[in-house]
Amino acid sequence: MDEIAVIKCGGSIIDNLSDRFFDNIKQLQQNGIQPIVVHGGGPAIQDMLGKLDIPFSFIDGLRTTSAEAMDVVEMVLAGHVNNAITRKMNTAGVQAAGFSGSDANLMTGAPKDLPTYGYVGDVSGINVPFLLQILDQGIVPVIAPIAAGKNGDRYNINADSAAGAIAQAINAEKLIFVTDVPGIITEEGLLPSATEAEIEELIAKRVIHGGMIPKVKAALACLNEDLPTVMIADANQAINQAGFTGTAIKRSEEAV
Ligand SMILES: Nc1ncnc2c1ncn2[C@@H]1O[C@H](COP(=O)(O)OP(=O)(O)O)[C@@H](O)[C@H]1O
Ligand SMILES: CC(=O)N[C@@H](CCC(=O)OP(=O)(O)O)C(=O)O
Repeated sequence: MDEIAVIKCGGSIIDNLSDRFFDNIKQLQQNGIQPIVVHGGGPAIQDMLGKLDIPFSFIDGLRTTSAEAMDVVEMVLAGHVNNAITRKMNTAGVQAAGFSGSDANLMTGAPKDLPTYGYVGDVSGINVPFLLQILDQGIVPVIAPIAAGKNGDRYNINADSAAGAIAQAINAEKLIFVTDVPGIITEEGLLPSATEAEIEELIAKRVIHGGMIPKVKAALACLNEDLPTVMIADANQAINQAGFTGTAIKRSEEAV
């Protein structure tokens, strides 16, 4: 079976994706790797909530999501952003199909802590057979991070966590968070790799802050024997045979 690469495309870069991003997807396919794209859309959600005057706050990098805000999150992610990326991929010559994570119970979830976060969810399951059927047809699934809950509820899932859960469930060989920076940057420049201990220290020193925190936490949470490294990388770089360049997150120095 072909290798699978989950690529999480951050909301920070969605409006500025260059031809390189789409060429990279094609390059992976030519290298015998089946891509799955999971996207964010934080800035677009922010804009729309602002326009509609719907309040929210962030707790530990997660957007508190009232029932009213959840309607907007779903509309923006599964409607606007998902359609836009999927269309751009097809225009660029990559056969892609967009899904809300709640379609076909592709991603199921449960509330993280309803009184504190509202409709923010944790992923509880992934419909792997459905995803494999899409991949078997040579189609790139493009997934919005909305999870189906019980009784028709739906949950807002942080896109980094959604990508990690999908990569783990489908036993992906690669997980790459592509974003608007080339990786984790410190005073010394771009870190080629970072272990859990190094990341904890950088968070404590506030070198890693803001949106980078949920990203590194999601990366650490999904590392295992089958997925020993997760990359954080610039979405618009030109990849080569070795794949994406950026910061490789590992549990420890020994991991490859
Ligand atoms: N040490 C760091 N190195 C690089 N970027 C960092 C760091 N700490 C915080 N950031 C911020 O994290 C941002 C990426 O996170 P975020 O905006 O949530 O991206 P995305 O929408 O792609 O998930 C960067 O644009 C940068 O402002
Ligand atoms: C619970 C939570 O915070 N969900 C995120 C979902 C989108 C996302 O994660 O987008 P980025 O990748 O652009 O950050 C949100 O509401 O912004």
